[in-house]
Amino acid sequence: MPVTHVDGGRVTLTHPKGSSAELLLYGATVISWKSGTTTEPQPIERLFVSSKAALDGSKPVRGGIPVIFPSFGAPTHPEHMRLGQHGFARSVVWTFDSIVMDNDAGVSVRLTLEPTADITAKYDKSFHLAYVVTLAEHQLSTDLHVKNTSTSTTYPPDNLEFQALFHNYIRAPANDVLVFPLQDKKYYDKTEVSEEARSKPKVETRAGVDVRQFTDSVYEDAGGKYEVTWPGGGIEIKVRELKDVVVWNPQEAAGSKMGDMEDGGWEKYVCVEPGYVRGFAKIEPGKTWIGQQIMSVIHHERRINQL
Ligand SMILES: O=P(O)(O)OC[C@H]1O[C@@H](O)[C@H](O)[C@@H](O)[C@@H]1O
Repeated sequence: MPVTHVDGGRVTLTHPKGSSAELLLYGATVISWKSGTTTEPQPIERLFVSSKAALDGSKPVRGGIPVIFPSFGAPTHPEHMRLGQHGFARSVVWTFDSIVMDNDAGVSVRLTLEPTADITAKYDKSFHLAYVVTLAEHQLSTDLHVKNTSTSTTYPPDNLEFQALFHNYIRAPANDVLVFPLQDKKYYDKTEVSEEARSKPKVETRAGVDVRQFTDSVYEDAGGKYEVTWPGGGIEIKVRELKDVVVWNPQEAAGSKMGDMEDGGWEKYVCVEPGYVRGFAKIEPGKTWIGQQIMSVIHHERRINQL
C-alpha cells in the first residue's frame, strides 16, 4: 500500500522507487522524508527531527516541516493578536482528506483544516486550508491552499490577510552548509538585540550564506529558487507564491536553551524556510491562494555559478 493512514494519526507515503515520507495529522507536520540520489540510490533521511521533540500532539514538533499559518513569529496583524508564536496550523490536528495521486510519478495525499471552536476562540476569520504533500523518487513537494470562505459582500471586502511558511528542518552538517543565491538580497536580522536594529534591513554580502553563528535572517523577495549545499550533497528548493525565505540555525547560543532540542542538534540541520512573511498575503472572499515548494535532492554538490 503506497499510502498508509495509520490510526495513530500518522500517514506514510511510499514511492515505488524506494523513497518515503511520513506525516502527522498533528500540525500536518512532515516528520520524515527519505530519498536517495541517482548515484546513491539507498534512501537516507533528509529532514532533522530532534530526539527530544514531542510527537504526541502536546506541542509543535521540533523538526520536520511544521506548517506556519496565519502568522509568522510573534503576531503583528491586529487579527492575529490572540495567537501564539507562528500561528495555530502547526499545533492543531488536521483531517485526512484523500489520496490525490498514487503512481510512479508521485504519491500524494491531501489534509484539510477548517475552523474549530478552539481556533475560532482566538481567530474568527473564515478559511479552509488544504495541504497536499507529494512524494516523487527524489522530490518532496508541499502545497498549501488557503481559501477565504467568507460569504460577506460588504465593502471593503472581508479579505483574509495572512502569512504562511514551510519551516523546513533540512538534515545537513550545519557548519559546512552554504545557502545560495542570496547575495545582494535585503534581509532582516532577528538576532539583533534591539527592535530598532531588527527592523532595519541589511543587505547580504556573502555569495553563499553560512550558519556557523547563530543565524535568524528573513530575506525579503528572495528569488524563489534556493540551493542548500554541503560537501557531498544538497537540496534544491523551488517555490511558488512564497516570496521570502528565512534562514535559521540557533547554534549553541540559542539552541541549548530550547527544552526540546537534543544536545548538539543545531549541528545537524539548517532551517531554510520559504514563506510569505514580510507583509501579508491577501485574498478576497471566495478566492484561493496556493503557496508551493518543491524540494529536490541534488545529485552532486553544486555552486552558484552552476545555478
Ligand atoms: O521555537 P519555534 O517557535 O519553533 O521557532 C523557531 C524559530 O523559527 C524561525 O522561523 C524563526 O525565524 C526563529 O525566530 C524561531 O526561533
